[in-house]
Formats: sequence, C-alpha cells, structure tokens
Amino acid sequence: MIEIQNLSKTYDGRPPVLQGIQLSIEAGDIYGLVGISGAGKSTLLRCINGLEGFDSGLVTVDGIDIQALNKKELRLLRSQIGMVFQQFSLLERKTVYENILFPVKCQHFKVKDIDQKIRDVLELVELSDKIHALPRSLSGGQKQRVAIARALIMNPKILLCDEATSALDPNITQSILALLRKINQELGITIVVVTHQMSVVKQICNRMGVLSEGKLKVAGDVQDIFLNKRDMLDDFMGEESNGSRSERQTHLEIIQRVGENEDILSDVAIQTGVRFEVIWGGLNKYRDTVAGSFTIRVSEEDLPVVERHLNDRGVEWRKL
Ligand SMILES: Nc1ncnc2c1ncn2[C@@H]1O[C@H](COP(=O)(O)OP(=O)(O)OP(=O)(O)O)[C@@H](O)[C@H]1O
Repeated sequence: MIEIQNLSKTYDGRPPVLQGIQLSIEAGDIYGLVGISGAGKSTLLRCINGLEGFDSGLVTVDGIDIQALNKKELRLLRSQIGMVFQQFSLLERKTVYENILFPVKCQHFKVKDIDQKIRDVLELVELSDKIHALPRSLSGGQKQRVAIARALIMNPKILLCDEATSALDPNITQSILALLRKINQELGITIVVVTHQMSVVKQICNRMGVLSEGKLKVAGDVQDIFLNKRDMLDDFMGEESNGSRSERQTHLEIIQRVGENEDILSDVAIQTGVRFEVIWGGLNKYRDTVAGSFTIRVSEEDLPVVERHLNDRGVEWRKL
C-alpha cells in the first residue's frame, strides 16, 4: 500500500536526514517506525503524505507516485491520509463538534449526512457526551480522541500517528492504543505509528522499521525483531534490560513462545538440578500472542548440562 524506494532527503544542504530508505507497508498493517530523537522518523512520515518533498527515490501510495501529483491531486490524496500528533493540534476556541467538522469545511468536501457522521465518529472514539465541549475542558486522552475523530471524518485509508501517545500517562496510553487497534480492525485503516516507546510497538504493531541516523537499520516482523534481532534495538532497550553488557556476556538467553515448552525455567531447574539465577526477562504480549525471553546466569561448570538439556527439549537459546 505504501512503497518507499531508495528515498533520500536533505534540508538546506545539510547532511542527509534520510538516506536510501527502502520500506514497504501493507494494507491493514499497524507499522511502527522507531528510532531515537533526530533519527528522521517524523520527516519520513511527512514524506509519505507529501507534506515534505525529498531529493531522490520514490514514494507510492496505492501505486500512485506522490511526487507526480499536482496540487489538487495531492490535496485529494492527503484527505485519504489522516494524521494525529503528540500535541493534539485542536482549535481551542472551537467545540469538539466544530473541530471534527473543520477538515471537511477546510477542504470544501461534501460529506453526506455530515452531522450524523460526526456523531458516529464520536461514538467510535467514545466521546459522544463531549460533543459540545471545548478542548480546554478535556483531558489529554480525550483531546487525542477528538484528534483521532477529526482524522477519521474524512474516511482515510491510512492514519499516520506521530508520537500520538508520548504526552499521555500509561493508563491513557493503553486506552488510545486500544482505540487505534479497533480502528485498524473495524475500519480496515492502515496505521503508521512513529514512536520512541518500544511498549507501543510491541502492543499494537505487526511490523516495524528501525531508523538510525537517517538510515533504515532493520525492518520486518515485530516479534522476529524483538526476539531474534534484539541487537538492532540496543539504542532503546535501556528500559527493558538491566545488567551491563559485560555482565551479560556469560549468560544464556532462552527464547520462549507461548504454546511451546511452557515454563521452560522450571523445567531446566527440575530436570538438570542446576542452580541458576534469572537476570532479567519476561513475556510480552504481541498483538495476539505472548512471547519473550529470559536471561539466566549459569556457572561455567554447569553450562554444558543446561545447554544439552535445552537442545534436547528443542528450545531456542543463545549465549550472550
Ligand atoms: N524543517 C526542517 N529544517 C531543517 N532541519 C530539519 C527540519 N525538520 C527536521 N530537521 C532535522 O532533521 C533531522 C530528523 O528530524 P526528525 O524530526 O525527522 O527526527 P525524529 O526521529 O522524528 O526526531 P524526534 O523523535 O525528536 O521527533 C533532525 O536532525 C532535525 O533537526
């Protein structure tokens, strides 16, 4: 649905902010774009809806080369791509109803039964009772729901979310993520999520791309990257791991997918009789399944026994 080929961009003769980006986002994906601050995530997002031009490469949306569009065509395309920002960007003097109506008015679009449509999107975002409220009387989470409703009023095929939950506290973040998931599933809208929060990616994204200094470091299935290519996430994994690299070098990482070898750790302990220490780890929910890994510290002496047992059980593991 969104194809990005060899995209490069510079701002005013400075070093490139995006270089040779190659990315493919399928219809129905919730795609996570992650990277540290300044990696180029927002710039890439703006290249997708034509808000930002680029120096070389190709961006197509549903097969349409966005750089080949004239102004009118680009406006039409943008109306099919909703956008949600960290700071909500609501009109403070307008009511919730007027905020949602705003893009329709602005673009002189004729939407049939607009009044009912606004009520429908408000129901979807569970904010019907705030229809005549002003933004200043709303919480952060409610404001973000209005921003999402405003994006949905144009019937977009794609929703771009730029750090949409970064300003929200954890409980509210959960409810907004659940709403994005619902929008994806019930309305079939493809969602691209720019975030620096790994927990967001794990919870709602099926695929992800990691940007680093303007280059795509890795892209693919979320579970695969978290379980098998964790080194690609080193820049952001501080919150998810503890222990220094040197401590971890002598450890074993055991990969666990739910359904197979449930309670691997007890199994290793009971069957080998080896004492080991669990250094860190845990299970995470990835959309519909649960998977994770554990890092254990085993003495050099006991290592062969544990390794043999894991191999016999067909458990995926690696030495760190
Ligand atoms: N309009 C602009 N003019 C000049 N430089 C810009 C402009 N917008 C972004 N940049 C630069 O491009 C680089 C990438 O910025 P971008 O906002 O895309 O990164 P990001 O990964 O989204 O960062 P953050 O998470 O902090 O928002 C940064 O070095 C930034 O300073």
